[in-house]
Amino acid sequence: EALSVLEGQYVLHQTIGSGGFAKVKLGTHILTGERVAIKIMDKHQLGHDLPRAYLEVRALKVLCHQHICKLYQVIETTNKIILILEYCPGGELFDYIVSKDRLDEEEARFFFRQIVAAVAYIHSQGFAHRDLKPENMLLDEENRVKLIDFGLCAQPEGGMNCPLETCCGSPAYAAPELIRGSVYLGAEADVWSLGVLLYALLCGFLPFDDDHIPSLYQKIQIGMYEKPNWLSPGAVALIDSMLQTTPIRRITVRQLLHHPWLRTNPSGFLLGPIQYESNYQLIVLDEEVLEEMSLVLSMSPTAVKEEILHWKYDYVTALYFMLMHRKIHHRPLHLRPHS
Ligand SMILES: COc1cccc(Nc2ncc(-c3ccc(C(=O)NCC(=O)Nc4ccccc4)cc3)c(OCC3CCNCC3)n2)c1
Repeated sequence: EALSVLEGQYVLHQTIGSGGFAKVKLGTHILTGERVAIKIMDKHQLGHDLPRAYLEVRALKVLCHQHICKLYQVIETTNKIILILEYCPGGELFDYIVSKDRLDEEEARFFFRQIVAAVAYIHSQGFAHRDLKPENMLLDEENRVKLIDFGLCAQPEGGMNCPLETCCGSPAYAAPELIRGSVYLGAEADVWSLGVLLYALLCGFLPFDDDHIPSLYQKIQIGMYEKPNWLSPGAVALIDSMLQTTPIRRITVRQLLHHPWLRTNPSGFLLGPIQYESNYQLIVLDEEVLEEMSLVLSMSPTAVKEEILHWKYDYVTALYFMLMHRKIHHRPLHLRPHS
């Protein structure tokens, strides 16, 4: 019956991703015509990992940020958990880097500032990401970064002694302490992954790489990596401060917000520190969107406002966020059949 609820509100198109326990399909929201990503998880396949899926939904409801892929709606039935998520037409940052071989410092800084803002926000909400890599960074229609946590493998079922490559794709972004399986702080491990990511943006290849996993682990523990001559001294200093094998010597995300390399603009001026607060307004609702919704739902604006503020992540929440998304991207709101 999940699909029937789905079919009433969304049209399902091709699969755009599948990993572990989830399959992601491209979808269209019938009422607005907006594109969405529909993540379908099978409860039986999840098995004892089912609680992790509920944790992810709880996390996503809290994580409302301009650089995190937005959750619009949750549809749960006996066998399925279905997430209706923001669709990013630009695809993966990974493919963007590959298409350009490597990015110059200005473009790398443009993306990296957004990624640091998203990670600082996630940490400020009490979460750690644990799987930061370019495959989990998508681009919207204005080439802005949207962070996702696609793998559902933040805490693989076997704790950390499950070999990473079986559940987490490539461990190339994993911190030494995480690989060692010793107790680690998610925030510190995220900073290491950000260092690997910045290196990949600026170089087009990984700092630690080896087809033989144990050799890769060895290289990560040692923490030595090539510094190509095109890297500026500022970039090398920043990467060095993130790729410290001893977690306590590693730069923190809060220090990253003020780092000089991240605040330099092309003409050498100092940019402001990175703003990581969310732009989302969940208390004061957008009047224009409310107006549109009261017409479409044929409810009074007050009744619509009441309904929205319960944030039930049902079709009302979805409609509000999708009309907001339309407004942010300067597309007309009107849903009414052209009068
Ligand atoms: C145009 O060509 C293309 C080509 C490729 C993609 C697109 N677009 C496109 N838009 C949206 C998605 C998507 C969004 C969210 C989630 C998700 O799982 N959220 C949950 C989530 O983010 N939790 C969370 C976040 C932060 C902290 C804690 C928890 C899953 C998928 C997508 O997926 C496709 C996959 C394919 C494999 N690599 C990863 C993306 N693809 C477009």
